[in-house]
Amino acid sequence: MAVFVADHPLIKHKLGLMRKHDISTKNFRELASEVARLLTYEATKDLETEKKTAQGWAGPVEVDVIKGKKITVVPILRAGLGMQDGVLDLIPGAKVSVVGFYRNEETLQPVEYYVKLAKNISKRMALILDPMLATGGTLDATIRCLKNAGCTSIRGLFLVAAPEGLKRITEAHPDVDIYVAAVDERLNENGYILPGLGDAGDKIFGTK
Ligand SMILES: O=P(O)(O)OC[C@H]1O[C@H](OP(=O)(O)OP(=O)(O)O)[C@H](O)[C@@H]1O
Ligand SMILES: O=c1cc[nH]c(=O)[nH]1
Ligand SMILES: [Mg+2]
Repeated sequence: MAVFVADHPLIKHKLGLMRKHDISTKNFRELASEVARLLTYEATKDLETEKKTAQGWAGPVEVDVIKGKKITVVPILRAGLGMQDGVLDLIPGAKVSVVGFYRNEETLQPVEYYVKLAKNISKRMALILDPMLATGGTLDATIRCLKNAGCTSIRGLFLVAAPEGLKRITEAHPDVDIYVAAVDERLNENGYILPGLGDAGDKIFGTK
């Protein structure tokens, strides 16, 4: 598994703004989408292209087109929806596969409540979206769900990850690539990332 930690100044700056304790729902939502857009740029850098001939204004012209697997974007409900618009800005034709998990607050185990995957998922590259990778339980369950459906090409985009969660996913799924804006220090006793962003779902949906 490759872990790509973004070092682009725009990503760092925007993530810094998201860490402020008094950020508004509007600003948090906008920044989540903007950082997701920038992470998408990084996560698609190695997509293969092939040459095709197009009819240009002055006659035939050779152009590059993306080759290979089509993409399905996989937002993990709820918080992953906050990244979806930014990703679809760059990949507007992607199908969306929605996966719903919430984390039991006491056991920290993921509880599945919704799955609706794109057709022919075995022929697609899956781009999982979730702002937070904490213990890794939710991501592990999502990856297993995609693999059970036949998906063989999986990448994940996250705003903040904890070292504990990254280690768990690296060991369990060496075939999955992770793109993250920042790797923070650790988890607290309630499984929240420090310094982190707090509860990303609540901040995106304004439920706190
Ligand atoms: O790595 P883990 O320890 O599994 O934790 C991460 C998960 O927790 C949060 O979701 P939450 O359960 O708060 O649901 P929400 O998106 O509905 O707020 C977050 O968005 C991840 O999905
Ligand atoms: O820090 C965390 C951990 C899990 N879920 C969140 O929203 N934030
Ligand atoms: Mg939440």
